[in-house]
Amino acid sequence: MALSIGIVGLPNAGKSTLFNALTKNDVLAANYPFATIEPNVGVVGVPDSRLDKLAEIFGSAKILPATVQFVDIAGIVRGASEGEGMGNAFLSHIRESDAICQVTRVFRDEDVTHVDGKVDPGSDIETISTELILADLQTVEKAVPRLEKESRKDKELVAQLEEARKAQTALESGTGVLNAGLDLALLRDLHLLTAKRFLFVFNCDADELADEALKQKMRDLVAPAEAVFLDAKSEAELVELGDDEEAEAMRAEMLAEMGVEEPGLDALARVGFATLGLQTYLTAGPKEARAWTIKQGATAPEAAGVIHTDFQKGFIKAEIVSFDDLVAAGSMNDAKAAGKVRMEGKDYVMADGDVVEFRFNV
Ligand SMILES: Nc1ncnc2c1ncn2[C@@H]1O[C@H](COP(=O)(O)OP(=O)(O)OP(=O)(O)O)[C@@H](O)[C@H]1O
Repeated sequence: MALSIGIVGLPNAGKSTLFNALTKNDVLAANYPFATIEPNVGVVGVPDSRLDKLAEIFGSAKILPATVQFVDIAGIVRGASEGEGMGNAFLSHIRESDAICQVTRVFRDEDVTHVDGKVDPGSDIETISTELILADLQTVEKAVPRLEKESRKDKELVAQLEEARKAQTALESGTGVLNAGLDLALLRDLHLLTAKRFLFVFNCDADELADEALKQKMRDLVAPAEAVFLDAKSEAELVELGDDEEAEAMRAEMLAEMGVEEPGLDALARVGFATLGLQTYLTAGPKEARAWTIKQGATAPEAAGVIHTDFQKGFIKAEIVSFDDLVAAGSMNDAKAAGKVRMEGKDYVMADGDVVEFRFNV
């Protein structure tokens, strides 16, 4: 289950800078893989220090983190739905994404032009949100006549048609689909952008990152959606440093100077996971230490199914120790001796950071 996040924003908001930082981010640990599928699609390993620890305990040869796929698209301008700027056809590249990350410029550098002549995060968010609503409206306006025709023959489509009509009404009134109280399952085939969850990246300069009052204002703008604050340009520089010890020390120093505890990219991956209601569980052995992505609330057999459908079908039980207990014990055997390793059955609801071995029948 690769989580996919589409990046949107005005031109010059810092999307490509952020995307480049994300996709070159194989320095956080040489083991975190990164692959470019297409020039604008990057798969990024979610940094997870627990994996390093597991690899140490189990002598794992490889570390395989959970992954997030980021899709970068061109900037959207006001009027894109009517063909302004580069239009909005390229929004189709993010129709399949699980979530949308809106990058908003807060940094004030006068050398970087702003399409509207001034830096105003609230107004920029409004512009992008409006264009996404208009893009969805175009999709729905095409779908409704098609569904009207098809539902005459196929009665199962009647419910979809009704819901598409309701979505049209909501979009016409300027409301995104996610919060319009609609049955999203019936609208799934339309891949509407405003049916997705949103998170917001505020691209700040160093002073702004330290300005708690400003950050609170930005949070209030987008609540209940999550806000991540980072300086895309500095993040890109951090990533360029390399991954030797000296670079590591320099990175720590730069982060301290920026007054932040974790690199913004880590925060983005973490918040992206949370926004989608995802969590990870862990497996480890001599071959690899690995993080697997599951929905919060997933049961043990569902978690097993992420590794292989056979694991789910033939699920017997799961041997589970929580990461913290395992680390405290120092080894699997010591954790067992301390009574920290549990046998869980098919109703067990997974917790984040469970270290698991599944027993199954094939
Ligand atoms: N936090 C920041 N502080 C200062 N300058 C920044 C910051 N983030 C990005 N920039 C600069 O802003 C400019 C625009 O950034 P970038 O090209 O990433 O924007 P974009 O959103 O991808 O634009 P487009 O949609 O036109 O491709 C670049 O020169 C970049 O170095």
